[in-house]
Amino acid sequence: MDGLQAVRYTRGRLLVLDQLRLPHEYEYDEVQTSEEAFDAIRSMRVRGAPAIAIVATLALAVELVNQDFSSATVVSQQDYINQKLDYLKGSRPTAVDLTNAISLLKQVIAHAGQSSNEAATVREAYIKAAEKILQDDLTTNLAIGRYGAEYLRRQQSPFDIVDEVGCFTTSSSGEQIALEKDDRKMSVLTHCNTGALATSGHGTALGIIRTLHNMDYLEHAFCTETRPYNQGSRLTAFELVYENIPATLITDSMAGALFAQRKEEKNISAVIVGADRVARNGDTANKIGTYGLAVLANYHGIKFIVAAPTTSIDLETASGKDIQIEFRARHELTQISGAVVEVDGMVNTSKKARVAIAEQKIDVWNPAFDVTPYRLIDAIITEKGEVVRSKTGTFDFQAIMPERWTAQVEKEAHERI
Ligand SMILES: CSC[C@@H](O)[C@@H](O)C(=O)COP(=O)(O)O
Repeated sequence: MDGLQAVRYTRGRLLVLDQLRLPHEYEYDEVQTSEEAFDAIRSMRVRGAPAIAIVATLALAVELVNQDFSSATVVSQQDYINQKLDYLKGSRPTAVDLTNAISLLKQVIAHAGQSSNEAATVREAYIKAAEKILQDDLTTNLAIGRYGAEYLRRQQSPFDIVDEVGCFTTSSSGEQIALEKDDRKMSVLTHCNTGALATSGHGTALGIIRTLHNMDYLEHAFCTETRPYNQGSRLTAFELVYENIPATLITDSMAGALFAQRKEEKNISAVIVGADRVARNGDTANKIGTYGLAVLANYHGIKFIVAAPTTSIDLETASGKDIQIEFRARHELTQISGAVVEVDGMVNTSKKARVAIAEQKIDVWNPAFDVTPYRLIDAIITEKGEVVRSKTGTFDFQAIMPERWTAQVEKEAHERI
């Protein structure tokens, strides 16, 4: 097996790792149509905001390569693509990466149709733009990893990380105080899965952890189990073990005790999570349990960091209260699936079962995501750098995404007329 990859793509062929079978089996399914991609996303065989966008948009690219569109006109080809994109958008509602990708792709094909009267030009423009989304995601993740690691390092020791000389700060009485350099390695906690399996590679929050490890700044990574779907224990634990990153799994309910009992000993410096949708003020929707971790981190004086590509930022949504949260099936809480482990620890994947772990008639409340208010977030790390809270207290994304910001302001001004 090469590096972990949620998708394997060559033009005309898309393979998607079935994440429901991890960590017991590592198998790819071929996805040939938009309908198959919709099903893979809805059933969570592929999940994670960037990976959802990548699979949905590339599946349509595969369809455009392999199906016969020889009689299509520019307009019928554009209609076909727009309808499929609208359909794919309904696969899962909370993550915004797919919505942002769809807006971009619709613009691309509209533009292609203006400059040519060949349907093939529209198809080619779509395919190239969808492939670029895949390529750009990896570059984005590597940048997030670097910015995040450097940000955390600066929080611990406010020196330029290559500066050996030291620096000073000014006390309230105007006195210059030498700051001590703190070279301790740091430990962090992460939630859900935001790694190579949720993206095109490297990952966002888990990408920062990977980069901290590669830079030799990481002492230890803690990952939560992430009930009810166990993306932490099934996927993040799998990635951490695969990468030989020193790591420990905890249940979600152990985070408070971990911070209270082991913060000093392990130098636990940050909770780092991903995002499904960041509203314009910085409120962040992410896997259920994120909000609780933010409250705990704030109580314990631990930095709370969101790692999010700009494709996860939704300028159209003013605050978290406007974010649609997905609710999922009751059996995700009341049953669990896995493989049988023999006494010697060998996993027998031929013996798989869904096991009831709760009274089957109990009422269930199962939101897949929660919203962390911006006040609890110290920094949002994007591929354009870190964003910290502005003087008004909210996050201001204008500097890192000026074009999208201006377009949104103009759109709102137009709507007011
Ligand atoms: C880089 S992935 C960011 C988020 O999508 C991730 O933290 C998350 O909440 C995933 O939820 P999931 O329900 O597994 O799709």
